[in-house]
Amino acid sequence: MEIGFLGLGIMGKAMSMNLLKHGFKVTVWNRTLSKCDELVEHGASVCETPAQVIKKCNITIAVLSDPSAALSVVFDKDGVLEQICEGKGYIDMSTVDAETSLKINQAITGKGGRFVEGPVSGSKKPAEDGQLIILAAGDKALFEESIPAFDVLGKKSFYLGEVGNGAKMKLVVNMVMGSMMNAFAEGLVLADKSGLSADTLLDVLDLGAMTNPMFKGKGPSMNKSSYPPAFPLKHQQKDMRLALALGDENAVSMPVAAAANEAFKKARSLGLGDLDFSAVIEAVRFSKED
Ligand SMILES: NC(=O)C1=CN([C@@H]2O[C@H](COP(=O)(O)OP(=O)(O)OC[C@H]3O[C@@H](n4cnc5c(N)ncnc54)[C@H](OP(=O)(O)O)[C@@H]3O)[C@@H](O)[C@H]2O)C=CC1
Ligand SMILES: O=CCCC(=O)O
Repeated sequence: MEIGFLGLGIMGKAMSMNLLKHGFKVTVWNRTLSKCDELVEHGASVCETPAQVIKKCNITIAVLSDPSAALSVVFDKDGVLEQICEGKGYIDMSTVDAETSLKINQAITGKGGRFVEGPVSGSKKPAEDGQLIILAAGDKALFEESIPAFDVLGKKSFYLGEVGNGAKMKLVVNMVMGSMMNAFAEGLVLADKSGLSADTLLDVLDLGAMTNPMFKGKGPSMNKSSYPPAFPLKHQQKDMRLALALGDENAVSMPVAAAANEAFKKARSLGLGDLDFSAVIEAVRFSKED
């Protein structure tokens, strides 16, 4: 099976590498073309534009930073729309809002193509290990045809119905995650500032009802002020912003998420946007020292 792949950031690189390892033929494109080199060393082909990838492959996956990148790759010159046609499938696994997904769906299907949105839960390591959770919606036949690839990329693929539902589910999940990360960061700082061991707090949390892989995985490095980017903070803030907009549309009051969004914005203003989202703890430390 030949798969096109647009976007070789943290997630796209790991996901396309995984497809190659499992015997898929993969043709890649990335805005910064030099990032394709490592994939080419592992057997991928490369194209110079998204349109060329679409022309070559029947199914193309995109993993791009945000709504503006997702739209640009489809609608701009040399973009997806120039070559999409009857029978071709386009799967956007970026985290975007439902409105962006619906716009892309309309444009792709308007030219006879098929569209699935498939944002993923799980970060760099699950992407490397093929352990993502895929939140797909849209063209059911394309979803089913893509299952061999989804089975390599993820441990479970949900089919959620009409386009927009995948985007919404992903935003709800990341809204919960971003809020939890903030409560966790405040707890670690509070333990430390009040004379407790923040490492002992990790052990206590891990033995009780709040144990979870995120606290376990990120806590030790947060206590060492180390934030190698797995999930960049700027993307988590984008997801909080989009989730809050979804809350606005549905008149759902979300004061906890709104406060978490402010903390991520504060962290961005401190220049931490490219670090892992756990670096939000620095915004808590900063405010405690004000
Ligand atoms: N990292 C994670 O843990 C997870 C991330 N996600 C989501 O997946 C998506 C990708 O995340 P991640 O890989 O971490 O992000 P990165 O920032 O590592 O990569 C972003 C990718 O988008 C490309 N890009 C950005 N702007 C444009 C543009 N205007 N036109 C074309 N390409 C563009 C970048 O190209 P270039 O190299 O040229 O900059 C790069 O390939 C995001 O939507 C994120 O929210 C979802 C689950 C987990
Ligand atoms: O969107 C990013 C999600 C990161 C994760 O699920 O660990």
